[in-house]
Amino acid sequence: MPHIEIGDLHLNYLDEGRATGAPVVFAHALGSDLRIWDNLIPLLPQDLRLVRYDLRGHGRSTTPEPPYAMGALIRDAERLMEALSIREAVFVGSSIGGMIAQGLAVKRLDLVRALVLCDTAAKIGTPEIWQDRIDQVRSYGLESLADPTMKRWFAPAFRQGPEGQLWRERFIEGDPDGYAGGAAAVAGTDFYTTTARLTLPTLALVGSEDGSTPPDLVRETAELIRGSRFEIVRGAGHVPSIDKPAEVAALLTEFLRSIGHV
Ligand SMILES: O=C(O)CC1=CCC(=O)O1
Repeated sequence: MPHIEIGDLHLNYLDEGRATGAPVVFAHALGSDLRIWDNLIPLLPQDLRLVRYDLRGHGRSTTPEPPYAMGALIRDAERLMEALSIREAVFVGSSIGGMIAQGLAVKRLDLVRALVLCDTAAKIGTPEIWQDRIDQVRSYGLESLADPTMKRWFAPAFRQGPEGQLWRERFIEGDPDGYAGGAAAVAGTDFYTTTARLTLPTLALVGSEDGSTPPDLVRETAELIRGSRFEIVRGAGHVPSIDKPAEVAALLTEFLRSIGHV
């Protein structure tokens, strides 16, 4: 698997589609990895350059000692894009990935020409909620968080089916330190003021059944950004790229066309 080195950190990524195409960069949700985009990527125009990566502490990237600051996650995205000579990308972020997207756009508008914010917000949960999850993962491991997490991620029928079960297994196989590190980053992030300064084309989308960042929360963040559009993906949970990829592909492709990226 291709990777870049940032100091001691080994950041795993996939660079697909057309190498000379307009770039789209994807950042996944906490407790998952770059495979959340597996169902979506084949449905997108293949003349795009489609780059996805594993956040630090997730997938095949290495796990620095937790906790992580949101600033470090944003720097990882910056370093990856610089290493791959990517500028003016559409940055697609899911949940914590969408927080990275917001922070990156504030810091490096040269790297980001548009945002796609999937099931994310300027602030997610409270520091107390995240500290409880960090304590729980430290004491009892990721398995203890698996069932409540899958309830937030997926509607019942999908959760009980084979793909829902697969994602439960993948969640448990994750790195507890990576989860705790990322949870600390979410706990410490409140982007209301900085995100409200953004003016760039933005598509915000959310699953109607999202139990982590419900539609009203995502709408509130979308409304902070001048130039944003808000869409609800009916029947999807917290990660619509997994359970409703065709609907997400249609929205994303139409958005990319509307801004002349394809
Ligand atoms: O586990 C959750 O509640 C979902 C979530 C919040 C931040 C993130 O990336 O995933």
